[in-house]
Amino acid sequence: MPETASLQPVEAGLDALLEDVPVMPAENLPCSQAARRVLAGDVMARLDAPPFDNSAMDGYALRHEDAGRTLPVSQRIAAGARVTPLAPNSCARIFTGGALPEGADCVVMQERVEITDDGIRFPDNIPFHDNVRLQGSDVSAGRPLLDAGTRLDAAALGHLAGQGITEVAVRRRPRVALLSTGDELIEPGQPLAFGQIYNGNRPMLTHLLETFGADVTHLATVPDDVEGTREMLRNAAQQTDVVVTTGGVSVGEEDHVKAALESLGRLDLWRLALRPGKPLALGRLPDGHGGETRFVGLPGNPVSCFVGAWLFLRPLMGALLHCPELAQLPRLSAHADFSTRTGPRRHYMRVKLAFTREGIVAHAYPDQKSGVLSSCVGADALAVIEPDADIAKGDVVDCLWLRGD
Ligand SMILES: Nc1nc2c(c(=O)[nH]1)N[C@H]1C(S)=C(S)[C@@H](COP(=O)(O)OP(=O)(O)OC[C@H]3O[C@@H](n4cnc5c(N)ncnc54)[C@H](O)[C@@H]3O)O[C@H]1N2
Ligand code: MOO
Repeated sequence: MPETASLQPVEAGLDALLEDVPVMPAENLPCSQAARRVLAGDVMARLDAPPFDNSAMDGYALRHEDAGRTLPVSQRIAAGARVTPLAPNSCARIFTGGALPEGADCVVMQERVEITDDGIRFPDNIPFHDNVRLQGSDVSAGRPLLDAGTRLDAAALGHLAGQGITEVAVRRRPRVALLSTGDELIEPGQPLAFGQIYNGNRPMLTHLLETFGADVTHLATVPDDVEGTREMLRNAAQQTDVVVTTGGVSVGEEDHVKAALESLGRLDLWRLALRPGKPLALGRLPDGHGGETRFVGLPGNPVSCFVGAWLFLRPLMGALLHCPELAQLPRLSAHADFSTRTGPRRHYMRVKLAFTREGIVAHAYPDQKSGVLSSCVGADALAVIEPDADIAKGDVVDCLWLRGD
């Protein structure tokens, strides 16, 4: 059988993985703990923002018809101060954020006036509402403030606080088990014997999963035998929403993950037309309560794990959290600073991007093999090179942006 026979397209893998994914239940959280969490429902504005007409500048409030006149100052309005209606034929000293007094309709910044013995001399032609921030011009009470599915970034948290909101309903973070396979693995901190390697995939994937919104609750190293692997998969699937394994999905006698998955649950797809990550396995495990836990078996090579996480774990978290921003990686076009030929698999090359006057240039790390993690360090994007393509330097390539978080 040719090496590439029965390789499935990446899209088929994603379809199988995301089919009927349940959405996480909602939980209420104080806003102070809700950074990066995904809103479970729309949030409506309770207040107008700004809540009252106020000044955008330090200066003087007046009626715009009084442009060109010299007026006495009848009151002083600092931010937070009470105000009285503006007396006729006068102006008010006002500071940024101060409430516009009734009767005034514009503000002139202090640099544009002249202070004379008779009062403040104003320039000619002051536009109506000049330097006034009108009530409700940012947000109107009763209108949508933030949509369900929004990931709470800094501005969204500021928007909530601006409304006096202290608690929000967000999606519970999916619980993920991250199981490493491989008798050669040991944890950093232990002495390294010949033939052993440190488990680098665990912290890398833990960080990526947390960035994608997951709660990595189970970490374990699985023994290289079918029975031990079965036991660990069974237990993990009963306590989490997603089980991720690394290694053990290729064709060697020591690769037990697929067999264990098939005997416990269901293998949806195995062997994809992608490089790196060909032996990636997708499936489902019984959750012990009549439902299913999603299973993603990443190949052990570190770059296959890195790329597999961006291509499969991130959209999976997007579906579980019902978050469009997570579900799809942003795409951009760049000029390749490299040449390459692909075979029957789509190649996801790790690139650094340079934003130049002439456009975006993708620089590829010279060694793109799946064991070379240096190719991922500092990568801004994955350049997507279709199968059987011949890319010359300068050609435009499609890239998936990895820096959105
Ligand atoms: N005869 C064939 N051999 C292989 C094929 C094939 O088609 N025919 N596919 C190759 C491809 S492509 C990949 S990718 C790898 C994937 O193999 P496994 O998923 O079974 O992974 P392992 O063999 O367990 O490990 C591969 C590699 O990665 C290292 N590794 C594993 N876990 C970690 C970890 N947590 N941290 C750091 N490094 C890790 C492991 O030591 C191996 O060097 O199979 C090819 N073989
Ligand atoms: O498909 Mo593998 O990740 O190239 O070594």
